[in-house]
Amino acid sequence: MRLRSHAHLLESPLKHISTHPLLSLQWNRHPYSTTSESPRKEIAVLGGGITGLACAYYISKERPRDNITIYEAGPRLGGWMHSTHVEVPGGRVLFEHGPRTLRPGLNGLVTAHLIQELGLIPDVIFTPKTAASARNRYVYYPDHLVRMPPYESKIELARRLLEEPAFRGLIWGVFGEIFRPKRPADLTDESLGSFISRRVDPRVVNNLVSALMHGIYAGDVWQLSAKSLAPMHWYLEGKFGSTTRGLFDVNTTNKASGDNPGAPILRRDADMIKEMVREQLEPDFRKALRECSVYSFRNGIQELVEHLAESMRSNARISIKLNTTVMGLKLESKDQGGIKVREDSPSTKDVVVSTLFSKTLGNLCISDDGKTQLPALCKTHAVTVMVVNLYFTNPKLLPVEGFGYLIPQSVPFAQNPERALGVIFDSDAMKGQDTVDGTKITVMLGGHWWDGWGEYPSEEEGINMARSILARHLRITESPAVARANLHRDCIPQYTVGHDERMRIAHAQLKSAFGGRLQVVGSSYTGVGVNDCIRAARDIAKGLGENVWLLGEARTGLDHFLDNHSWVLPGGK
Ligand SMILES: C=Cc1c2[nH]c(c1C)Cc1[nH]c(c(CCC(=O)O)c1C)Cc1[nH]c(c(C)c1CCC(=O)O)Cc1[nH]c(c(C)c1C=C)C2
Repeated sequence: MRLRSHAHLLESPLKHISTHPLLSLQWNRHPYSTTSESPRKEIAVLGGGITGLACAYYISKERPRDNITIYEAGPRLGGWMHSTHVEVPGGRVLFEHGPRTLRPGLNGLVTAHLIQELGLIPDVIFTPKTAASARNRYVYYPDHLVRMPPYESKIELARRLLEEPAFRGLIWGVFGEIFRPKRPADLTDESLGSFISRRVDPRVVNNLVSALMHGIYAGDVWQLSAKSLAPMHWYLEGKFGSTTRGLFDVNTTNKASGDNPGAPILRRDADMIKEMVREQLEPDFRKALRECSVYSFRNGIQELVEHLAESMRSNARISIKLNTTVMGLKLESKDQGGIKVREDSPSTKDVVVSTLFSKTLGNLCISDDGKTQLPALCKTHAVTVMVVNLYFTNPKLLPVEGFGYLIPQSVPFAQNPERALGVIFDSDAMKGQDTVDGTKITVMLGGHWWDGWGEYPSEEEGINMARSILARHLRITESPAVARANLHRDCIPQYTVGHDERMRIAHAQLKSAFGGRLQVVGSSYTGVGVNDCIRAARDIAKGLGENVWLLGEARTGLDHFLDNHSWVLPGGK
């Protein structure tokens, strides 16, 4: 890694401002306004994961004249997006140690454009919607695999809904939703578990929704926030008294005004879509995205990180500091000056964009009395996940072809004493990354089950736990040719009940303590997926490009939590 000298960063940016010829004209109005002649800004991005890299990429596009420094505490970029090639008998296979696939969709639009801009399209591999792994998704309940809808026929649907214990409560729960009473007016948030229990049935929560929450948040459905995780359903209940009635009303109104049917979306999402459609995707790529369930890259998801990093290294205005821990952040003065970044060689920046876990950031911002200036950010909890990758030479080990299965919270302890969250059939889910046949499986352990644990299983223990899960659930008793376990501490922030309100408070605290000099983005705030993080990075860069880092109208990255979610119909009304 080439590291450039950062001696120039130690100078205060005020030094340049004070010698600037336009100073007398501009200073009183917009101390940080940017014209083509204004001094270069110094921008720090904390964290070299996908959000940090995407932030630096988009900020450099918005503000090509400014200097950007990325601070990464570890020795490599990419955070927990990490793919490795492993030698196995007869060839090599790819192990994904974190997220493994990308999904087309709303925030996925931004990722797709990024991939195109980075010239990465030739490396993309797609899993079509018609593939077995896209159609066959399972839940393990209570002691066997249950395939999730859609099914091939209505008869099969009826049979499974009636016979499988996993679906108990679903039919009458869904039909009855329309008749359930509206939530009390003073209820400002509740757990997703409680929301769906109220509106549908608690069995649906325990047997199905909890499994889904394991697959996305590795989290506890009884703690995650309904308002944050199911904002549209929350909104529809509030406005129409029932989600079903709300969707029906919205669609009738839409049809009457000649618009396509569909669900309401957030105004900021509608604006983003309008913006993105102006920037065209290559037609073949767009078509492949439309027809795929998920996609990745020939050499794994890490390719995205590597290409982003490459584009940073070729940009003389961007420096990357690896193995550099930021130990503190301090505003130099309320109305002028910058924000001091304390590390081995401290420097002053005009703006710091933090992509760190919010609690880590809160602990960096300590006032003179020794307390954090951002207490709301310190309240976020994150779960720890162990990812166990296994490769077996036998290509015919799996009892079914599919994506894999998720394990709901209601599975009896005897069936899941290891507290696994789910199992992914990698060799089915993403083809074209290995040079040899075999069966590749990932077992995910821990998440909320490990909350409060002071110690976690060792790698060896994790591998043994994964093997006993596979033996019990799938009757796989063969020894893997290769097994790896990686523990990801605090890797998935949990949007627990009250997240929305905490983010509003955090916005006020950031604004008051840093006046817009410190902005936040990443998985602690607006979505834990790769697509969410890339989209949020683009949003924050657009904010900086719009020249709003003026002290009077300081942005924080959490500004949209204030607008209390304005919704629009698919037609844009
Ligand atoms: C590696 C652990 C992760 C778990 N959840 C996430 C990660 C990175 C984040 C996540 N996973 C999914 C979504 C939904 C939206 C999306 O981007 O697809 C999010 C935000 C869905 C998902 N869950 C699993 C997979 C393979 C996918 C597709 C996306 C991806 O490749 O990450 C499986 C899975 N993830 C977790 C568990 C416990 C699990 C179990 C089988 C936790």
